[in-house]
Amino acid sequence: MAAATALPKVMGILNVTPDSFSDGGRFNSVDRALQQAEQMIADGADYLDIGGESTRPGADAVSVQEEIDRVMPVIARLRQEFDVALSLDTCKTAVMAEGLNQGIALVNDIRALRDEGALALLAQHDVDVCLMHMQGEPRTMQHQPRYEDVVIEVKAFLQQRIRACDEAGIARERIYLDPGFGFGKSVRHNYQLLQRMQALHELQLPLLVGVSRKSMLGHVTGREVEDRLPASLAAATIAAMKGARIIRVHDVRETVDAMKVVAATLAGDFS
Ligand SMILES: Nc1nc2[nH]c(S[C@@H](C(=O)O)c3ccccc3)nc2c(=O)[nH]1
Repeated sequence: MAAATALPKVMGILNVTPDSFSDGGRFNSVDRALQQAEQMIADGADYLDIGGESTRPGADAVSVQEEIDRVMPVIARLRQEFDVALSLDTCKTAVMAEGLNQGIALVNDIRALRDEGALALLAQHDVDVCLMHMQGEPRTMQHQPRYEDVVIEVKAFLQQRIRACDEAGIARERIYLDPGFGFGKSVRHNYQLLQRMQALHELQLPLLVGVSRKSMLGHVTGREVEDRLPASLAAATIAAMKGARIIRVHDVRETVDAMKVVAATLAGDFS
């Protein structure tokens, strides 16, 4: 697989959950979400990732209707007012169906299309999909994460989900893979995944990575979530140098600059 020399894409996180862990829920109104969206687009976001259910470890589940009520008004306004590609961060088939009707470009599913009917639904559309690894469920995934070899097991899970997509008739060209930093992993597991991320290239599909402001960064820097920009940029740069194609972040402007340095380095030149 050719080494990535193109500019890694930046996906801006637009949390519309009341308890989103780093925005403190200040964007739980449509207008404020639109303000943040406008800023991220101006800052160079290639995607906006809209999520209506906080996946914070220990978070309570949110009903289908509640999730739809949170995200669809934002998606509708974004589609009316902007031209940016929209990603829907959900693991519920019914929420995906609503989002697909609204013209999202990518389904970002932290459960890798394991919900009943999700594979069949995606087979009826041609949007892209991100398959992410998670061990266990958000409520309990951080209690006791255990692996023989986290990289081998994450790769095996993603391979199994790719096969499920093949069988459902979802073309490989539509698929992104994501190791799922922070989803059923200890700090050590997360850094082993970042260190050996290039092993996932054996699956020959582009990687999407989300490390922005996560606790794995807090553990090594001692910084609180709102003070993890330098660490987030370091992790994004490492992932992009290791071939990640899309980086999911809170801080779009700063990450876009870091990705330009990565692209120039991987190409040994700049445009
Ligand atoms: N594809 C993809 N989607 C994602 N959605 C999220 S939720 C995340 C957060 O940023 O809030 C989070 C994860 C774990 C703990 C707290 C917060 N993380 C990802 C990711 O790593 N990859």
